[in-house]
Amino acid sequence: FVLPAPKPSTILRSQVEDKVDAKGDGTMLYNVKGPTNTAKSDDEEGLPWWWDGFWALPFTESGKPGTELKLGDTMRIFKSNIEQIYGDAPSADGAPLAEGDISGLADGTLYLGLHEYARRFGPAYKLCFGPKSFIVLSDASLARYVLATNNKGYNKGVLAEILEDIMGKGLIPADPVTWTSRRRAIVPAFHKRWLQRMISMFALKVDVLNDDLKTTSGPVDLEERFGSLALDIIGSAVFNYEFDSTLKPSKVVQAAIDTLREAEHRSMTPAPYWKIPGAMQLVPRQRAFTANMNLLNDQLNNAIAGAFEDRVEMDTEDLQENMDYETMENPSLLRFLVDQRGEEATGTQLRDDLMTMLIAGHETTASALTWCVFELAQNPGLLAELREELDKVLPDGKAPATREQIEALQLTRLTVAESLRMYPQPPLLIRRAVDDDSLPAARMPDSEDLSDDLRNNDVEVKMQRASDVFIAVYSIHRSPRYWPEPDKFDPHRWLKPYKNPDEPNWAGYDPDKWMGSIGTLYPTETATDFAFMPFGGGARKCVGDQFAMMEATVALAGFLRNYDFEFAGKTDTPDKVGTNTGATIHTRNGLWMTVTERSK
Ligand code: HEM
Repeated sequence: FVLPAPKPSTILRSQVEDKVDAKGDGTMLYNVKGPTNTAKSDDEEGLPWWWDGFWALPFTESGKPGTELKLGDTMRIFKSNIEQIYGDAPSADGAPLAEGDISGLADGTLYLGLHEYARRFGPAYKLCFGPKSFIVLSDASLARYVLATNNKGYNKGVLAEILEDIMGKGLIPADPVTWTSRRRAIVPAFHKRWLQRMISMFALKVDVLNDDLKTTSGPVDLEERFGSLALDIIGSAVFNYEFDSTLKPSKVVQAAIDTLREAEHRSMTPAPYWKIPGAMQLVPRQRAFTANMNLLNDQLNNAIAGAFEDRVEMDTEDLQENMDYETMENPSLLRFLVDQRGEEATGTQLRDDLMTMLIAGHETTASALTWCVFELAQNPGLLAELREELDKVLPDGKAPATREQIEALQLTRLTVAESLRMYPQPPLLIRRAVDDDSLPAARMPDSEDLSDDLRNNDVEVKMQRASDVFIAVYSIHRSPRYWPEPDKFDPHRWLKPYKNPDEPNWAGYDPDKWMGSIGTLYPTETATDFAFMPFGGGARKCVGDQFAMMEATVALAGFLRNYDFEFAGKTDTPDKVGTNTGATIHTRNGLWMTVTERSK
């Protein structure tokens, strides 16, 4: 898949010095500053005769600032892209145009292609698929700006469109009004005493997996096993449902897994063909998707109806402080959301909330575990060090079951964090500008990979209304601008502060900003000034970050403490594992390993 090459005269808006009607016939010429200061370009040369007339038609008009986005806003972006690429006009957004092979789009490794582009086109560049474009940000200060500083200026864009059939008005795709009220209701449900009860549930489920592993012989696909564990845990936490997928296959489990796959398929499909009338009935995978959704919705609706029957309304603080979570039969998020006074969610809204959390909290954690084990199998020194920590904190060999134990397992937590740095889940975040916006200037690094006209020039992007944005988390997490030896799996990096004098816009990493602060189990996006943002940042930051860190720590500790493992079967060497993505980075061929009880 080859993108159109940018014309030699493609120029950045910041390079335009003035615009002159040199021939006196209305054709504007641009004088351009830059390394050679020679480029000149004719406006709209090469465009068809009807071009201007078409853009005078009312439906192509863009919306007024502050109003909702409309078709005309998207069309205006197409217009400026076409004029830039085929008409030699200066870039309306000022972002260098990326060009070249991006085969990763088709084979499921788009994030690797974007990483390569970041080396060649810098911290903010434009990726075009025909007239459709994405502004790709691979810079911590720009990520901070879009996610946190000006988070109101960006919505979930394409992602919301893709996910709305599955998650409805759940937190991830929700419109701003629904999001505000549901976020306010959901965040308190993840309180300290509930999380403590969840830790003991994690430990029980991890012990079930560990016991089952004892009885298996021959290579096991650990990615699949961690996926089952995470599904069992999230089902229990969200709506007190026992998927029991660690032990047996079932229709509901398969439906949950297939629904997740469909979400991934949709996020990787350039055109939403499922919206074409009849597609949901005619395309076999869409028919299967509807059947899966019906099955899952039945389970969720039954649980919701049951929770409403047993409803005991209470104030939020009462629910957080006076319930006996240790002995409660149903300590699920659903129970909390139904009982919470003042938050009158409908059954449909609750279904959307539960489905969103089921999907958001399943494969993300499973993938984090998979890549931990993948890296540790190649790093015996680090594994030995981890086991020293585990033997000290867990002398009886059981999975950790208290918050204190999790806190004491610092290297184990940092190993999970390092896995999320090298394999962020998801590897890119998606946004759309709701109005015109100017991004802060970002520094072009002094890199030999960049072309001469880009090197050492600041890039200033003028975001147009409706511009689609990728925040290339994978590229930022693996950038040598922020992390020494970025491709090395090294959890110890999180113990020392780091600052790069060549990066004045980046505050650096300060461990004191998270270590020892109450309730924080991992190096946060604020401690790293957005060079590491495993759970996003700003208003839309993950609500399940502490839950996920605890879950992954318990599972990793329980596994490493008890099992030896090595590459085997289909993936008997690390290079056969491969990577693939949808919503998360997963393996291409599974993570097949022989797993034996740990030699004492
Ligand atoms: C290792 C595991 C996890 C990772 C890496 C992860 C990562 C993320 C990221 C990066 C975002 C921000 C998305 C964006 O800005 O577009 C997010 C949002 C979210 N996550 Fe997680 N997540 C994990 C586990 C969980 C769990 C366990 C739950 C629920 C129990 C959960 C629920 C959510 C929800 C509801 C949102 C949307 C928040 C909002 O928009 O207000 N996540 N997650």
